[in-house]
Amino acid sequence: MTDKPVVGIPADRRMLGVHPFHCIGEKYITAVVDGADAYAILIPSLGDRQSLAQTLSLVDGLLFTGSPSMVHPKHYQGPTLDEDTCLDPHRDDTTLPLIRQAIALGMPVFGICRGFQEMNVAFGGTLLQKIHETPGKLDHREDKDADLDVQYGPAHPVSVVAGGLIARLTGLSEFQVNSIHQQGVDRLGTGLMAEAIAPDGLVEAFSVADAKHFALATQWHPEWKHQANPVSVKLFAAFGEACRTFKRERGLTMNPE
Ligand SMILES: N[C@@H](CCC(=O)NCCCC(=O)O)C(=O)O
Repeated sequence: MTDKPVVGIPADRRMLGVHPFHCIGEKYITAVVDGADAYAILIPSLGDRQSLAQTLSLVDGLLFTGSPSMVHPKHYQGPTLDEDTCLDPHRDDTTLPLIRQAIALGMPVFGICRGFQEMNVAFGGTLLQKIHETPGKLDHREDKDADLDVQYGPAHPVSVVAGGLIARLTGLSEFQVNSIHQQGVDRLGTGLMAEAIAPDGLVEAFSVADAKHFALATQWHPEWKHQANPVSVKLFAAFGEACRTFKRERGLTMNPE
């Protein structure tokens, strides 16, 4: 199929040596191409220097990736982070308005890890900044010295919320997920519905309750070796199908027969 839906992936802005680059992890790109059967394009994180409306006119869906950077606490009235915290204000200034505008358009959206966190903030939610220092919570960070297959391997179960999108797509009530994050949902944003919960009560996935099409975010990483994980296969397939539907519906609206 040459006329695949186009999925935009906003980039991280990172310094490589003395120069700033806009970059995306390859595993997200291949999950869009192979898992969603879509055409992936990078969206530079230039904030309002490029029209977000024009950006949205170029894509049929959006994927918000993980990143070592944290959402700036000013966006959720959170406490100041440690001085050495990795931030990416350029990404924040691009993704937060993009999320809101995309959902308002009915565009399919899939958020992963940092993307999950920025979707929560975009809808007025707040974040726990150091889950591992929060009483009653597990340590959700990865062992950075372990092999990647261990870091992105099963870390804890999640309980699936009955009647939600993940329950409908998978037919499961519980499954194992990986865990590579220090921050997480404190208060869920307005209009967001919990989809999966960790043993310590942390929200690990949510959907946008009144979204016209697929609008899901997971704290875990379904893109990791997605074709070997039955849950990931279903999530990316559903995302891709929603992008195809959105593309078709938008085409009909713009070119009524
Ligand atoms: N920085 C946030 C989000 C963590 C996250 O996205 N981790 C994945 C980074 C690498 C990858 O893309 O797989 C936090 O620490 O909570």
